[in-house]
Amino acid sequence: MVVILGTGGTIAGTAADASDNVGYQAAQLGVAQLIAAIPPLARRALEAEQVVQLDSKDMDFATWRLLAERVAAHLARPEVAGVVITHGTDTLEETAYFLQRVLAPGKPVVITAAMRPATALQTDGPQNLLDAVTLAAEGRVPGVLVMFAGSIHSAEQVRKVHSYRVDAFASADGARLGAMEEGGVRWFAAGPQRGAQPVVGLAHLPQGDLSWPRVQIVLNHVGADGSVVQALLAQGVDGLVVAGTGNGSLSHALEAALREAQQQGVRVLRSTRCDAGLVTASAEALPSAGALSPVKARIELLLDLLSSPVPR
Ligand SMILES: NC(=O)CC[C@H](N)C(=O)O
Repeated sequence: MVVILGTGGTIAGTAADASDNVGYQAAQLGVAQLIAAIPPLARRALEAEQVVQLDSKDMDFATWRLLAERVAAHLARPEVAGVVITHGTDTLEETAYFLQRVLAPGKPVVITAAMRPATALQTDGPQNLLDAVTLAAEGRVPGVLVMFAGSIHSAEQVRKVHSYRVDAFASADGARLGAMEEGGVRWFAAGPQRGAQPVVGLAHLPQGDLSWPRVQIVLNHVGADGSVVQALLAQGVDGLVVAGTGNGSLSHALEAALREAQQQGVRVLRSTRCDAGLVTASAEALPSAGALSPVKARIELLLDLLSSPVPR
């Protein structure tokens, strides 16, 4: 059996006019309504639960914790082959990476979404949801996977790469794990999922939004002078991810400000604003986030701070 957890997003969105692909309200239809609109799902063994109903731009820590708890509870049931989550596309890659690092699930947890509302002439949600259920039921590759527009991505590599196109997701460096073709899964590689053990167990996730570590992202760019870092230090911050240029390079002023933050006990991680590629680690430079995107490096830093907090 597959359990579908609804969280909202465009896949549950509706517009007044079928030709309107952008002027819609996200998170309007319940997960049971999404399932009812897909006739082939009537033949599948399914259970559905509405966890929240939101636009994923507003995803927050408390919802992440609740979602992780619901996923874990369903995965622990022997009759459940896998879990599907319907989500908004905007922060889908963050939720995917968070769940992978917190649960490191031994069964598939497949996240899917849509770029067009349920009312659109060419809505993509129903096919994506059907494919996600098929992938979760197959159960061959465990871990958090993203099923979108016929492609299967790992939580670690997936990124939203287009703001409008229906085929809006890609794996960094082009390495998608597989494809769904007419209900058949074709695996290209059983891609490595980061860590078989969760970095931080569910019980260690803070209850309220405010007790999570404060981790912010700053950017290197022409004229980056470090004033954003100074402002964050003045306000209070536990961790900083910098999205550097190229191979994680930083202007003199930004690097100096980040080293000052480090001196003050703020944990710093250096990623790249490039769409793909590794930040080379070196003894002299600030710590590298490897090939993680800035938003995923932020999750890594959040979880690192939860597992070994800096005294405030
Ligand atoms: N295509 C989408 O899902 C984006 C809609 C919305 N902003 C969300 O992320 O929930």
